[in-house]
Amino acid sequence: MDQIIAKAGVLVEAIPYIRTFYGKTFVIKYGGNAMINESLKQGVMQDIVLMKFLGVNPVVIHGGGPEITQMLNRVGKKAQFVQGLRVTDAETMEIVQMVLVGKLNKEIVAKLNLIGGKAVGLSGQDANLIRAKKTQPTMPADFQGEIPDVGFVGEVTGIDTTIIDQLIANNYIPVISSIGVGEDGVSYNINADTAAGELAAALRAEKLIMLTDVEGIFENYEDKSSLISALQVEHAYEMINRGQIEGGMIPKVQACITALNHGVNRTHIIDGRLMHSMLLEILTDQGIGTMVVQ
Ligand SMILES: Nc1ncnc2c1ncn2[C@@H]1O[C@H](COP(=O)(O)OP(=O)(O)O)[C@@H](O)[C@H]1O
Ligand SMILES: CC(=O)N[C@@H](CCC(=O)OP(=O)(O)O)C(=O)O
Repeated sequence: MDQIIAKAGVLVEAIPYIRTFYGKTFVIKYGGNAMINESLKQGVMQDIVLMKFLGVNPVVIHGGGPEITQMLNRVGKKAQFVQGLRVTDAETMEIVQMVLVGKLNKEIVAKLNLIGGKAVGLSGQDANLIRAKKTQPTMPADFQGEIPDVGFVGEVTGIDTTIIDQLIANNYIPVISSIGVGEDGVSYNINADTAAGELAAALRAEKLIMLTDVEGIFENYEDKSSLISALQVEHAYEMINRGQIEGGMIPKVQACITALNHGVNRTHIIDGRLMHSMLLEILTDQGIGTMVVQ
């Protein structure tokens, strides 16, 4: 009996959160390293659909870096990165589209729909949702020589939220691949964290949630007791400059900063390997992972 009452207690604890978030938009970045197994994927999908049924408007933007690399290996191409950006020649761009738009986007949409969501898959090209131009990697201050050409890698120049607004208004869950379209109609490969930050900013979302493969941001990555629960933007910059935040975590933190600068209320980096981490973050008093704050 006590156990059943405890279950009801969990629901009651959620009331103030549901009331606060009702009708608000959450941008959820679902990354390749958090897509590690079927039961976890299923957990993430359940969280998203439950959120929708509770009145939140989830907008999903996904990556899939590890799957792109696997597919490149299968066709005998070696993945190459410069400052975290995948060097993307024309053939790689085709594979990026095949994996992100053709495979992963459809998989996520199918899983959401199977459990009762009304998900619609889009790439940044659809309805000119994500406009982009060719970008260059940002090299370290002490770098000398010519900046390497990373090919069809794009930076976001604008986001047209019309299609997303319409889908939300009609109760759909938009699921977006991080591909952008240039003025010339050319497709660009955009880092999914960067695209998520820009999307949350353009939608003036209530929250940006980045699911990843660590508990959050550690003050010292080697010391697993040094998890930071609230990270100030200023301290985040210091940590990046000192090399305490590095690699794939840099674009995540930058995405949070972009979102915060454009009025997004809360940005979170949480562990996608933890079952129902999103629900724990949103609907309980505990809060998990790292919240990046102004
Ligand atoms: N200070 C830090 N705290 C936590 N993770 C960090 C930190 N600095 C770098 N990282 C790295 O960032 C990684 C997450 O980025 P990434 O692998 O690109 O994730 P995803 O595929 O989910 O987008 C972590 O696995 C970790 O290796
Ligand atoms: C330019 C660039 O690097 N694009 C990324 C896009 C996918 C991505 O960001 O996936 P994750 O979120 O799983 O890392 C790539 O090609 O891997």
